[in-house]
Amino acid sequence: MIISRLQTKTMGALLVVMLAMMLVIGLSSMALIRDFSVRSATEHTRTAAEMIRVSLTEAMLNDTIDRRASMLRRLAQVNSLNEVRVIRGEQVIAQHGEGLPMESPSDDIDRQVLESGEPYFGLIGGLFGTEFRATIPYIASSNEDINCLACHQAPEGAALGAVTLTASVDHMKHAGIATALFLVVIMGLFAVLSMFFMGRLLRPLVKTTQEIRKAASLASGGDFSQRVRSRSRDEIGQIAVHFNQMADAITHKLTEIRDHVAQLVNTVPDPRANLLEETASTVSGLVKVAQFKQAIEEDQTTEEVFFRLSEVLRAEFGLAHFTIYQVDPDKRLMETVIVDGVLHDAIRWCHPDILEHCTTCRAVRTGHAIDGLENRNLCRAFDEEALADGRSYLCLPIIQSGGVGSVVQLVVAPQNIPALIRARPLISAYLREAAPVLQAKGLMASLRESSLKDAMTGLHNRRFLEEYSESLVAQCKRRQTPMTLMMLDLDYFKTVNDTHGHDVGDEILRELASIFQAHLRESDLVIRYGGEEFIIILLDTGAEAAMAVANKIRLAVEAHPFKVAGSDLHKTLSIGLAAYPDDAQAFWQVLKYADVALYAAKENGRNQVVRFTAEMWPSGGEY
Ligand SMILES: Nc1nc2c(ncn2[C@@H]2O[C@H](COP(=O)(O)OP(=O)(O)OP(=O)(O)O)[C@@H](O)[C@H]2O)c(=O)[nH]1
Repeated sequence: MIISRLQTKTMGALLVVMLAMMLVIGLSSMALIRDFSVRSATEHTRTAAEMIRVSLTEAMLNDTIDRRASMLRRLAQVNSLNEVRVIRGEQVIAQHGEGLPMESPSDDIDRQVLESGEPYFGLIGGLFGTEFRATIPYIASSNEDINCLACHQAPEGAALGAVTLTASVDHMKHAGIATALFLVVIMGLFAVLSMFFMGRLLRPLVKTTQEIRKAASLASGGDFSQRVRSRSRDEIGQIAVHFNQMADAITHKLTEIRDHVAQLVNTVPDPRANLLEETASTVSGLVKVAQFKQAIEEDQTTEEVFFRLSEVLRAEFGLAHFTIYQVDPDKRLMETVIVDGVLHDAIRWCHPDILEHCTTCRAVRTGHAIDGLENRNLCRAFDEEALADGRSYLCLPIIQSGGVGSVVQLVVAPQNIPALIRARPLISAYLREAAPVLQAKGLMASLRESSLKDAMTGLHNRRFLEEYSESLVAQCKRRQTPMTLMMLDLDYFKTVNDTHGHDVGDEILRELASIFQAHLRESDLVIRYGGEEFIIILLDTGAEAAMAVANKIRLAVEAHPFKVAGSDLHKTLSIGLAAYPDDAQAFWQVLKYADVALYAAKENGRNQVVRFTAEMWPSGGEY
């Protein structure tokens, strides 16, 4: 945790500083006291050494030198010394002999002092010793109150002897340790107090930062509900206030955005949901819907739009089972456009009856979404086996021109129901965008179809021929198949109009169109070329086979009783026939030749089929 680290670091640093101070103060106070002890002991032993010298000199003068041992003991007691030992120098030994056993140098320090004439002061046992030793030489001098050289046979400045004194510095040491401990304890108390106050000072910073950290962490996940308590009026309190203001502003704006985008997909936002994630996912969904709309607007046919929609259902929503139906409300029919992602597949999830009677489909009949996710038995047309497998359905109608133009049926297994419920608003948004585009494309298609159709007979018209003639030839070339063109014209049709009126004539033309279609294949094209003149194009058919078809049509017309004013009217038909590529390579030339053949049929007495021959067309003639 970052914050507790900050706290630990600060308090730790303070503790280290305090401990260092305690150590420095403790050690330096001990060193000072030790130094003071040594100085004090030095002075003390110097004084004692001087007193001993004076006492020894007096004893020598008073001739009581023999009692020097007891005198030295008393002096030691008076001066609180542990040991007093006087040692003789070489000159004194040479003059007065070795003296007492204790008066010989006992260690190197004694000898060194006698030799150098320099005093020695030091603690016995090194730095932590509790005894102080001083070995001070007695130097022969004639300049002092008492002239040493008067009695001693020694040169000026020679070390006559030395005195070794040891004094206890234990009490000083204890005093030093006690002082150091006292200072350390005081410092310790100071450290505790400092840390206590530092902790109190840090607490608002730590608490505020902890709360900001928690709020920021929640906010990064989209939860902006956390606020920070303002504990003081200083900068830390201000940070809390500003943070809360920022969180308020973000929450307010995001809620506004979320509500707006929720309106766009017709949903009620869930106040418990993660604000940021919910908004971001809806916005990205809407962006995809907008891209989808742009794409389908540029698509050419309704089929392309449906296929794109199917891709969205599969890729965006992970749906594997669905059907897109197209409805023909005029004929009360509906057909499958896409089934489970496959174009023009057989009906799978509903009873086939709905195709013949579109109102059997509940979505078509009501124009409402049929929610089988909530109530699986809502629609009787849904496949019973699928129901038994636990599958559910959601059928969404697409409203075009005020009616149901298409239906999108989504089929899911029980475990996928919650995901579909969540995805439903966005799927509906896709369908809402698709609806006007489908409507426009459908309208365009029907407009285009009607512009290529003859309104009276429902056959293709001359414009259709003009548009598709080139592609028909290209198709034959590609497949290397022939194509035969027939030109058909009723014989003496004028008399029908003249005798029975134009309406009767129209009716006869309509019936004629039906006779043609009844005797032709789906792939054959019937065109009302103008007036009572028709063209039939037989694809992949040569002239010979076409002659048979033409005669069949001619005989059918001849045999057909047209009902006119309660009685039967019989009419005949003349047909001219020319073939591609045998007669000509260009479509319009073949057509012209068929027209020439028709003329020949009329000339030859009508009610016959005439195949074009080269003789009918003078060489070099224009078509
Ligand atoms: N009722 C009706 N008559 C039409 C239509 N289009 C053309 N006609 C008539 O069809 C007749 C064609 O007559 P003609 O071309 O002179 O020849 P015909 O009487 O059919 O005689 P032949 O073709 O020589 O056998 C004309 O009277 C046109 O008015 C139409 O849409 N409806």
